[in-house]
Amino acid sequence: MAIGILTGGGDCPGLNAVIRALVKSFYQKLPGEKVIGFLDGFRGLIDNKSVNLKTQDVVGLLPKGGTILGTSNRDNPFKFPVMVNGKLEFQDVSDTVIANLQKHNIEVLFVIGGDGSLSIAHELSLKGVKVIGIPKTIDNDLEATEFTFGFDSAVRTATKALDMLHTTAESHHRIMVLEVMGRYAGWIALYSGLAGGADVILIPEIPFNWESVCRKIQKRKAEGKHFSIVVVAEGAHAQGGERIVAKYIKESTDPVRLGGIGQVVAEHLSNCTGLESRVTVLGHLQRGGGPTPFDRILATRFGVAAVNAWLAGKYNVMVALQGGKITAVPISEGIKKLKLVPLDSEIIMTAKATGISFGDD
Ligand SMILES: Nc1ncnc2c1ncn2[C@@H]1O[C@H](COP(=O)(O)OP(=O)(O)O)[C@@H](O)[C@H]1O
Ligand SMILES: O=P(O)(O)OC[C@H]1O[C@](O)(COP(=O)(O)O)[C@@H](O)[C@@H]1O
Ligand SMILES: [Mg+2]
Repeated sequence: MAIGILTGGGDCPGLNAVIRALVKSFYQKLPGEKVIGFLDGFRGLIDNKSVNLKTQDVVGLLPKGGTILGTSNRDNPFKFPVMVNGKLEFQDVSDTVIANLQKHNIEVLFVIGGDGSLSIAHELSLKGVKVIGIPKTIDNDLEATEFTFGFDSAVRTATKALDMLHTTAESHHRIMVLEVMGRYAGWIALYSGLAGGADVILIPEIPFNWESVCRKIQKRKAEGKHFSIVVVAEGAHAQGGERIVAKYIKESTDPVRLGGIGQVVAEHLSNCTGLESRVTVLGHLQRGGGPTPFDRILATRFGVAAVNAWLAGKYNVMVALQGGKITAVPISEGIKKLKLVPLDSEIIMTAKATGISFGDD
């Protein structure tokens, strides 16, 4: 008997901490059995590329960023891209995945991933594969869990960037725009904006009004504050406007990559206020580096809880943080829709009460 693990989707700090917790707690309970790590997300299950994971392989992993197993955000076994006669086609290769799981006598597959990877895990479960999900993503946009690991680390990095932009903004009397990740959900922009003392936060959930944003910066100028800090999520857009697409990755079933809204906001604000502006795109720095203590602990709790859920006979569940406690919910709960920032949430109200503009008044 063996268990399988894979990491799927965009990487984030804390993936290695989950792998470590899973491997350590598994061997404590079942020292004679095996853990197989599949490489590069679902790609490793399609190509049957894997490694044996022993306790000594997870030494030193707690603070290490990325994933030792590798990951992929384009290899979906239900829509796998293949070139046929020079044309791109998407094929269902899920039976190959199931055959490869059987070759390794995999009793249960632990999928550490976001909405995309967990949707694939759910589809596999409908074909009889026993799966357990562990929710990751810097975007914090998975339902049924208060936080995903990786989010706190991304917020740390974005907050640090805002602290650093503040000093140069103040010196040069400039508007500094920081573009952060978040395609549909503005959690990173909201949390880092609040922690980093932003004046304006633009998120996908609240389409903004150009005049409202300009008014906010002009008001600051009139008060003698000749610099401003704006955080904009990559998926933010003006009222009646579109999200700005940086590129399409045609082999992916989730092909859109966003980027560019920061530049547009910086130019517009410069024109309407007469202040100089500069833009910083934080990009993949947000996914890099080691996890924060919060993420190390959450990742460890998730890893141990995932093994315990399986030992308790649960399948097709995702471990989750609810009310500060770790629990297990059906995977379908986690993927039924994206967890967006609720417009009436206490955190939005708190931000507004301290004068932060969302460009909606
Ligand atoms: N709703 C979906 N259903 C099935 N597969 C999806 C879905 N969204 C994305 N995918 C695929 O799942 C894989 C991982 O998705 P991605 O969004 O990149 O990572 P994550 O697991 O972090 O959400 C990619 O191959 C992507 O094409
Ligand atoms: O690494 P890529 O392919 O540029 O993807 C960028 C996207 O991945 C993310 O960092 C994380 O998304 P997932 O958690 O869904 O993998 C998004 O915030 C961002 O839009
Ligand atoms: Mg996703």
